[in-house]
Order: sequence, then structure tokens, then C-alpha cells
Amino acid sequence: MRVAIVGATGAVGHELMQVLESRLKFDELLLYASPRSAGSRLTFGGQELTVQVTPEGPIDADVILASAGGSVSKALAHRWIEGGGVVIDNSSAFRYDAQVPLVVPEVNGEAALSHRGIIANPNCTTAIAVVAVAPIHREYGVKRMIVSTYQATSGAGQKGMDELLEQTRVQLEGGQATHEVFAHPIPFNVIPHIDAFQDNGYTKEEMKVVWETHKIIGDSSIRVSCTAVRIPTLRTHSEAITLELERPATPAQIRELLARSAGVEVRDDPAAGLYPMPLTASGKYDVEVGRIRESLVFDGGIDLFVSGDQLLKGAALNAVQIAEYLQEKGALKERQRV
Ligand SMILES: NC(=O)C1=CN([C@@H]2O[C@H](COP(=O)(O)OP(=O)(O)OC[C@H]3O[C@@H](n4cnc5c(N)ncnc54)[C@H](OP(=O)(O)O)[C@@H]3O)[C@@H](O)[C@H]2O)C=CC1
Ligand SMILES: N[C@@H](CC(=O)OP(=O)(O)O)C(=O)O
Repeated sequence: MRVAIVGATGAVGHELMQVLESRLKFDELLLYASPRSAGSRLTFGGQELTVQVTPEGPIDADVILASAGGSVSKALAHRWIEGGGVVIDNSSAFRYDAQVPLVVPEVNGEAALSHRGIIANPNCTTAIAVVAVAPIHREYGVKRMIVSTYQATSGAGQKGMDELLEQTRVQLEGGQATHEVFAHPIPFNVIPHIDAFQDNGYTKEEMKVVWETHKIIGDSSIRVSCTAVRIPTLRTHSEAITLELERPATPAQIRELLARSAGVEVRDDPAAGLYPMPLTASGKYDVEVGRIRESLVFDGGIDLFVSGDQLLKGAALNAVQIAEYLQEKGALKERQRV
């Protein structure tokens, strides 16, 4: 099996290489990025591989993991799969296309089997939330879901992390922090503005949580509201989530349910200082869930806090898990080499 990464030099591309190395069984890896990275060398499995310019035609790979942004995927993904491969796309280009499955394997893996060459990987904030919320929905029925996020700068890619580090240095040396990637200076600040504002006053990032939760869980009757906030950390998104349930649940029942749910690590012993944090969740495959408690607003409802590495579960890991799922189910097509 051949695997290709488009966007190999980016923040998600870097993580894709790490995850591939630790998980998927395959024979050969092709790396692509923009013309400015062509010829650069990246190490994979102890070998140096050369980054090539992203093709505008078929890619000779069974699985094409795309993380070069929505405009690149939109323009080229259909061409890449002319070689018979499947694109697993990290961008938002195809997520709302009814013909394209939007997949978190722990929640709706089987949806991947109905693909027509393109499978969408969800928004990172949504992927992390649904790993914890979907099992609760299956058992107790989620009626309403209120989410407040604490999103790391790497959500805006490598340049987001660079801006945090550089502008923090500027500010600590007595200068005035500036901003290009974020709407305001990010050091020592929090910014309730991720992606563009929509007509309803929510941002696009917030609306993605609504749209994508509905599509992945397969239930658009869940009322979802999100406030998405950028914070000055490097990686891992955290979310405070309040759930109103159809059938009341106790915190103990939720703790027990999540302890046996795939992709979740229950980290919930506040007295011992144990709860989800970017510090402990970064680099982890599982989403940490804790601060599980009875809601003071919704009778029988639940409050919880999650931290999930968005470069992993929100992007690279989830994409590789989809590829693994297709491989396990024998759902990768026999392909002519192009
Ligand atoms: N960061 C995150 O937390 C998440 C990101 N995503 C999505 O993944 C995608 C990539 O994000 P991220 O890795 O953070 O971004 P980065 O900016 O860190 O990396 C972008 C990558 O795309 C490549 N690229 C840019 N323009 C082109 C082009 N015209 N042709 C070919 N390759 C190109 C870059 O190559 P070069 O180095 O040569 O410029 C680089 O490899 C985006 O769609 C993003 O929305 C999804 C979930 C989470
Ligand atoms: N928007 C997210 C990261 C991201 O790239 O999301 P999406 O794949 O939905 O564009 C963030 O900034 O934290």
C-alpha cells in the first residue's frame, strides 16, 4: 500500500508522519507540499524523503492524506483520486457535501465505507467534543449541548505557534506585541474570535461545531451552541461542555460510561488535582475527560471538561484511524498504478 501526504511540511502534516510511523501498515510514503518546499527533505522511519510539488493530476497512492488547506483540496482532490486512491481530507472543503462522509471512527466509522473517493475529517474542536458526547447521546439522549472552547494557537497552523512564541518574546522584552495570524495580539490574552463572523453573530468555527456535531452523530435535533476562544497555548484544545439529557444521568454513571468508551481517558479526581489539561493531553491519542458533575442548570444534566490534542484527534490521528478502518474492512480499492 502506498500513502501520500499533501501538506507534509505543515503542522498537521508533521503529526501525520508521526502517527503513520506508529500505526498504519503500508509500504511507501509520498510527500507533497507547495512549490516553496519542493526538494526539502523530511525524515520518516529513519529514511530521508524528498518533498515534491503537489500534483495537479492523479496521485499514485491508495490513501491520500490531505492537509494543505481547503482551496487546494477543493481545486485538486477530484484530480488526485483519478488514480483510484481515496482522499482523507483535513480541510473543511467537503464536510457539508451530502455525498462525502464526515467521520470520527469511534462514533460513525461505518459511514466511511460509503465514500465515493473523498472522506472528510472533521473540524478539530468538533472531533474532540463528539468523542465524549456521542457515547452519552447513545445512552442518555443529548437534547442540548452548550460548549465554550479554549483553543491552542496551533489550530491556526505552524504560523499560529510562531506568532505566539515570537510575540511573547517581544512583549517580555518590553516591546509591543503585534499580530498577523490572530485578530489581536495573542500573548497574555484570550480572543473570542476564531474564523469569520456569520450573520447570526456566531463565528464560522462555532457554527462548524453545530453543523458537524449533527452530521457525525447523525442527529440534527440536538440543540448546540458554541463560543470559540483562542488562548495563548501551543497545542491541545479544551472545551467546557454542558449537556441537557433526555434521560437523567448521575456523574457516576457518566464516569462509568466514558471509562469504557473508545478514545476517552477519564481523568477526574479533582481532590488529587486530576482533571483534563493541555499539559497532560498534548501528544496523547485519547481525549481527556473530567470535572464530570451534575448540572446546576438542567435537571439530570451533566457538566464536563475535555482536553484533546487537536493536531492528533482533531486532525492527523483521526485521518489515520479512518485509513486503518478502511484497511481493516478491506475497503481500499484494487488500483492501477498511474
Ligand atoms: N492545525 C489544526 O489544528 C488543524 C488543521 N486542520 C486543517 O488542516 C489543513 C492544514 O492545516 P495546518 O497543517 O495547520 O496548516 P499549516 O499552515 O501548518 O500547513 C499547511 C501545509 O499546506 C501546504 N500548502 C500550502 N499551500 C499549498 C499549495 N498551494 N499547494 C500545496 N501545498 C500547499 C504547506 O506547504 P509549504 O510548507 O510548502 O507552504 C504546508 O505543508 C487546513 O485545511 C486546516 O484547516 C484541521 C484540523 C486541525
Ligand atoms: N479552526 C481550528 C483549526 C482548523 O483548521 O479547523 P478547520 O479544519 O475546521 O478549518 C482552529 O483554529 O483551532
